[in-house]
Amino acid sequence: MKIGVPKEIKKREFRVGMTPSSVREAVRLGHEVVVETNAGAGVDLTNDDYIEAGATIVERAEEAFEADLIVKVKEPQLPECARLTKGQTLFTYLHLAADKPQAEALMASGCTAIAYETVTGNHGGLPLLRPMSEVAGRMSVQVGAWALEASQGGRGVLLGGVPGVSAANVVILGGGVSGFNAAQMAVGAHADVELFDVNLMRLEELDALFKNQVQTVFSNPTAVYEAITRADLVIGAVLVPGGKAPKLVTRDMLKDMKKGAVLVDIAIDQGGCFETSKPTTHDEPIYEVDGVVHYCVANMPGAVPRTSTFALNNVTLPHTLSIANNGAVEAMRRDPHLLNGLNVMDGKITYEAVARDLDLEYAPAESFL
Ligand SMILES: NC(=O)C1=CN([C@@H]2O[C@H](COP(=O)(O)OP(=O)(O)OC[C@H]3O[C@@H](n4cnc5c(N)ncnc54)[C@H](O)[C@@H]3O)[C@@H](O)[C@H]2O)C=CC1
Ligand SMILES: CC(=O)C(=O)O
Ligand SMILES: [Mg+2]
Repeated sequence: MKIGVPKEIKKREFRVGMTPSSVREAVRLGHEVVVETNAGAGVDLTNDDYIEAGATIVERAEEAFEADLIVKVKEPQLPECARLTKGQTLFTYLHLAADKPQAEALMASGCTAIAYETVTGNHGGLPLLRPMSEVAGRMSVQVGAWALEASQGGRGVLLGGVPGVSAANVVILGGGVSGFNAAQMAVGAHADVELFDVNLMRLEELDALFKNQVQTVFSNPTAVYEAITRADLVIGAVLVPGGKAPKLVTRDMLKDMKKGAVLVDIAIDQGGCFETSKPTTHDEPIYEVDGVVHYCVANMPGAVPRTSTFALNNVTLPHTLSIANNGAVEAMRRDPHLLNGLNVMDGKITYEAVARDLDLEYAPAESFL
């Protein structure tokens, strides 16, 4: 099969869909890989590295998009969607529930689109989302600390305080992968940390892991309201797989928060869990509403692209190879976890939560096998 690896075009996105070692594996199995020139330049992977691994370098994105299987990182931007056609498979993050224009463009293309973020795993969870949630969770505390600086419009508090002055209060909404990683970093910074979830079993695990370093709290609207009014930094890390994020903090609540408090909305790629969130970029990551600083970058791991590219390839490569070896339909027939990644096929939305949240017709993924 011919595999195409375009250069990412989203603002300040330096990750690349396949590393040279991933390319080498695909070539060893008899596949042809075309890589757009300088696709890996942002992570110091040169054209020569790819050529040495067996890839062909192409000058234009269109040529990488002519392949049978396109392997990317970020959701396709509209000009990229326009390049896709029936018979092609796209394997990347999609986050469709928050992006109707993209969903409609992928439907119109006729392509088969498999979303990293809904592929499941033998041990539960979302293994192709996991490494990027680890990165974003860890980053959320460092960007939150930066946004709390007075020069960014923040409250001017240091996460850990100093002897004689209290630490900052950090509230983390969602105790899954990103929330857990955020809590690890916040505890490491000596902040005062509260971690919310609606899954009691998960709260029990977190309580056992963190012991008295973190307060675990069952998430309900009253508890969340009370917590955010005390908080210096609130990190939104909730997820309903495939679906739109629930809005846990309304605009009305902001007036009761501390002036200069910071909201970091990791869940922005699924629409965000704060009513006042809107996607931002690494160029202009923050804005203020009612005295509260918002950080809503939808591709946080793009800021640490080397860590992120390698972490992502570790988990995507087995599926990339299975699709290349078997064709997308047979690969999904063999692996129900990969089938769970199918979001669009033959012009239909095949993931129920996406169809529901975008009010589009739903056709079960199984019906395409
Ligand atoms: N902005 C960015 O660059 C990135 C964003 N993400 C996004 O971060 C979000 C979280 O991802 P993960 O941590 O991997 O998800 P996860 O599934 O591991 O954890 C989500 C947690 O939220 C909890 N939850 C659901 N509803 C809740 C509610 N109402 N109150 C409190 N907790 C609730 C769930 O029980 C679960 O424990 C996703 O939207 C993901 O796409 C991930 C990586 C990068
Ligand atoms: C998960 C995601 O959206 C990202 O890594 O950019
Ligand atoms: Mg406390």
